[in-house]
Amino acid sequence: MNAGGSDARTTGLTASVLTGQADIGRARRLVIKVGSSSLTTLDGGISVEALQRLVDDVQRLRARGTDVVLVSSGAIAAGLAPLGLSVRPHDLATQQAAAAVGQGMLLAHYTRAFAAHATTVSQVLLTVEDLIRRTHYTNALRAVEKLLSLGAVPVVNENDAVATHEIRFGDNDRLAALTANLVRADGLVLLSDVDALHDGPPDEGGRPIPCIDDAADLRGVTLGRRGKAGVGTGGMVTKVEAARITADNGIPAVLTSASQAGRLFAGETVGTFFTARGRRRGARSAWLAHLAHVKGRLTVDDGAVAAVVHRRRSLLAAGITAVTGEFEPSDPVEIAGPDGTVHARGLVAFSSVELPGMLGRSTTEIVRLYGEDHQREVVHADDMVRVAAGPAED
Ligand SMILES: Nc1ncnc2c1ncn2[C@@H]1O[C@H](COP(=O)(O)OP(=O)(O)O)[C@@H](O)[C@H]1O
Ligand SMILES: N[C@@H](CCC(=O)OP(=O)(O)O)C(=O)O
Repeated sequence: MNAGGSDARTTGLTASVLTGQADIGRARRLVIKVGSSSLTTLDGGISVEALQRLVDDVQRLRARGTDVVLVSSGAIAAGLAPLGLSVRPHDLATQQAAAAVGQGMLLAHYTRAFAAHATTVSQVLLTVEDLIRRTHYTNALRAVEKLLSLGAVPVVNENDAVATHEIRFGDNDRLAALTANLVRADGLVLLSDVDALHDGPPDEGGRPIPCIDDAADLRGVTLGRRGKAGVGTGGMVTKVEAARITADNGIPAVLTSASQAGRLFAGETVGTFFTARGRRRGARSAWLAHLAHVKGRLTVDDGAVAAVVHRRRSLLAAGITAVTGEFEPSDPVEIAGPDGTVHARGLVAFSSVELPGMLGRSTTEIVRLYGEDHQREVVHADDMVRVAAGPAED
């Protein structure tokens, strides 16, 4: 049988007891994300040596009983040269084309690299929908669990070829954080081309930070958006955001470079550790709570704020006073009080075209005017997360 897999968990720690880098190598289950910058050569193609080194390190970890889900970027970078492109495209259609070409090549590299350890690789391409719609979510989880139990390594990437601007993870750091929630990992490891989070961009003299316990530790830290290689997408901003998503959901994270991965897995204290704080919650609510963009805003009266925030009820049309933005049913929206303070985010059940005619009306009135199929909450309590109150951005 292949090394790793759920059956091999004999020495692993139980969830949420990872308190520092030294514990990472003993985790029961890890999500490991590797960025394009760690897998590419200077001319932008995939570095077979770097990829094989990573696979060798991951394999040593699996052999000691840790389940590993690998989230790997690199599809767009790998697809550039075969399409005659030399720089990362900015338009979505060319990115989709490059990813469609490069994803197959990336998987072929992983298949070969893991074959050296007699280990099977599997491709799991996810969209945002797969992590927020309950039926998709259950499917994705079942598939990954089965693969792990059969000893195959899931290699996850965003399904770039079909993703649109509107609903996209946009970066694999966020995808990795939500995958860690999905598979109930004990930890998230973010591997980049920099050995730790620094208090400013490393090439501008920033110094490494060994541990981030809470948001206060990030005060005064300058996060660059783009690395020097120019092949990654979010720079440090999305990595810190991903670490915050998992830490706020009870899963610690470590950020270091792919070249330090072997030392990290061997129990050495390398990189930056993000201490877990919050309680664990599902990937859907984690996604909603940390969503970068919403499609619109529902302004509600004080009674609706009290119902939604304090009594955790669903939002009904009767309490809504204004609708802004353009959205379809199931799109994410924010819910703001009369003074513009955002109290919650949720998936709305009606479009921005339908909703205005329903505002302030009771459910009985709505059914009389629009029919039985309109007898549903505007945002169901199960599709809503409360957010720390703060002034809304206009
Ligand atoms: N405060 C900081 N600490 C560490 N690295 C930073 C910081 N600000 C910006 N960076 C840059 O972020 C880069 C990593 O981001 P990116 O290129 O998107 O990586 P990846 O491809 O691994 O996702 C590093 O090369 C580093 O130069
Ligand atoms: N899904 C894209 C990667 C997007 C991305 O987040 O890249 P990176 O910042 O290198 O992790 C790809 O495979 O090229």
